[in-house]
Amino acid sequence: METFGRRLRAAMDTRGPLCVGIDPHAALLARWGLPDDAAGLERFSFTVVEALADRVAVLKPQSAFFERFGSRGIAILESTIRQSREAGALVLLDVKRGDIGSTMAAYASAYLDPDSSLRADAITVSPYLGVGSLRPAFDAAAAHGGGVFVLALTSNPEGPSVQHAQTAAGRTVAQTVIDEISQLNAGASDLGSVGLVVGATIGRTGHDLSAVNGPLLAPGLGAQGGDPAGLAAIFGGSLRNVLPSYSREVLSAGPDAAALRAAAERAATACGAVIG
Ligand SMILES: O=C(O)c1cc(=O)[nH]c(=O)n1[C@@H]1O[C@H](COP(=O)(O)O)[C@@H](O)[C@H]1O
Repeated sequence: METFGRRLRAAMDTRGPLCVGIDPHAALLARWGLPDDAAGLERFSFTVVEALADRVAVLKPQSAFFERFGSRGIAILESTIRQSREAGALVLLDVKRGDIGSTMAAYASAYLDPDSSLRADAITVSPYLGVGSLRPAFDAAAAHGGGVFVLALTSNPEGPSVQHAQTAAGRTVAQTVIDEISQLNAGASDLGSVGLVVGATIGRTGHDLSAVNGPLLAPGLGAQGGDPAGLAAIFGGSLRNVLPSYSREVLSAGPDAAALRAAAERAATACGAVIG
């Protein structure tokens, strides 16, 4: 079975390294002339999938915007994931889960088990209960060719108060997460299947990403003020493993499919100039 890391590398090589988030904000539904209900959510999500799933490497539905509409929203999330994968995009489901190991196993089964209706290619997780508590997700990912992206240095301004704090060992919390994930990916050929989330807004922080050997999701571009020109300072020699991620910046070009594609193309070109 092909690992997620290898599938992602192949997708980034053939389609270019770009992730587009599917974040159906109420404000975007209004901007697209859609009602703020399940029908609007469905139209929005399917339009994005139809416009982009056959060309971008990764689509990243943000679960919160689907959960907002209860069971109907979850059913639309299931179809969004399925249609995206059928059209050839890898799906990174942004759910930011993290719990004690026994509960984490249930989350892992919900999102990474091939028999689950919510099965995605990869999920986002939070290491706040300790990286070790995420083990069931790493194991499920390995068993099913899936991936896991662990929050390390997030794009929001509140992140550094926790992530830059020093541990008793004299490293920052974020560096501890980075180092533990690096160990998990050690020996993986080309790209490991456990990624990190490192915001495109954080600037130069002095964290060492050189040993990660896994994908580096960079959200925060566009709407949050992150600029592709800033990626080199953040990622240094690891730029080849960076997956830049845009949501509102691209989505606000809709609902016209050609306009969505053009916005994604502009984002890819701007990032490509830095990532190469
Ligand atoms: O895991 C994420 O994707 C994520 C991590 C992070 O540090 N910052 C961040 O903004 N995100 C997500 O990325 C998306 C950013 O959306 P835009 O700001 O509209 O591009 C949202 O769905 C966030 O939840």
